[in-house]
Amino acid sequence: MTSDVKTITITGAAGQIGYATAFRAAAGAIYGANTRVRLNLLEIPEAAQAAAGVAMELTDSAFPLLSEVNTFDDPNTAFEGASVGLLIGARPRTKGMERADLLAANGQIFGPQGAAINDHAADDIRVVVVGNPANTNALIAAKHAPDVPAERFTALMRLDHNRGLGQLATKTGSAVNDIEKFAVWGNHSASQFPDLAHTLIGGTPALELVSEDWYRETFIPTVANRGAEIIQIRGGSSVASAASSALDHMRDWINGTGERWVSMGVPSDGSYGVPEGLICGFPVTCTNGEYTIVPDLDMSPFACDRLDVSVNELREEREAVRDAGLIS
Ligand SMILES: NC(=O)C1=CN([C@@H]2O[C@H](COP(=O)(O)OP(=O)(O)OC[C@H]3O[C@@H](n4cnc5c(N)ncnc54)[C@H](O)[C@@H]3O)[C@@H](O)[C@H]2O)C=CC1
Ligand SMILES: O=C([O-])CC(=O)C(=O)O
Repeated sequence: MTSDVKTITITGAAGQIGYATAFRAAAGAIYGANTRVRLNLLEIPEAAQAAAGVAMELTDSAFPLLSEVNTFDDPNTAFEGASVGLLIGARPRTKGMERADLLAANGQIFGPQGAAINDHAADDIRVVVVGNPANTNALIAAKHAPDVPAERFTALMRLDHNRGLGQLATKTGSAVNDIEKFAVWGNHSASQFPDLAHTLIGGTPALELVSEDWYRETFIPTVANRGAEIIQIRGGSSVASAASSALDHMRDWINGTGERWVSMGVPSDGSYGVPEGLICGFPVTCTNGEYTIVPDLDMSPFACDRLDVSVNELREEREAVRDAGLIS
């Protein structure tokens, strides 16, 4: 057991994904079995009482690794000393709301949270944004944290990645662990590009095991629209799978992936022609607490076209939040 206690701040902690995330984070899903954690739960004042109830349940679970749990309705205190920020709380889209309205409403949340992270978080802060539109919310938060390296702000693409693994394993009758080099590029939206061009299953190229037609006409739209499909079938948006993926994202970033690829929404360094700074899904590997975009992949004209569509959407989102004065 290390003597260090790591602080994990969860926003929207009384919401559905926050609730599902908190208990696994308390059980060691991010740092592992040798690190004690402090959970800081941030909610809006209207949900403060519900957050207090979540904190009571966490205490009642007697997690050996949980050193303390605190609730807050002010981001400045919630992010004090935080090494991990799970930014889940967001304004959901309501009837009649345009995408631009959603971006503007969420800018009011992620700007102040970015500023609070800038002023109060620990030097090793790492942030994953789950609240939608996740990529652009992460960009807004990063822009309000000029003293934190921009690469510490990331967006959740791991749910899309895990959805792709699940579909491919089911289709080919293989184990998820036998699948390597799968990636989801672009935005966490229906424009995303789940890419099988480099994927191996038990060492065999995936595209020798499934048809090009299934890949293009079934796999890509199924993965890209899975969120909407879950809403339709389950009667509510993905919760436990989103929580599980957010924890996967942070665990792998901190503890490393070896040679295994995972998908993360990270600020582009210009790789693959994605404009610098846009927070875009890429295949990455993680070592020593840092991720690296997988370099030098061959991109077919089909892959370039798919990536362009999603990157253009990210660009438009960035313009929309610029026009709304949320970033400069
Ligand atoms: N990136 C991804 O893969 C996925 C993202 N999502 C997104 O995750 C977000 C959360 O989803 P759910 O937990 O199901 O929603 P929810 O509505 O159950 O919970 C959201 C919680 O956030 C809180 N909240 C709102 N503003 C806040 C603020 N400024 N500070 C702290 N807390 C705040 C609300 O009070 C609420 O308790 C949504 O934006 C959803 O669209 C959902 C699934 C997958
Ligand atoms: O689509 C939604 O509203 C929730 C989401 O991001 C997902 O499930 O991928």
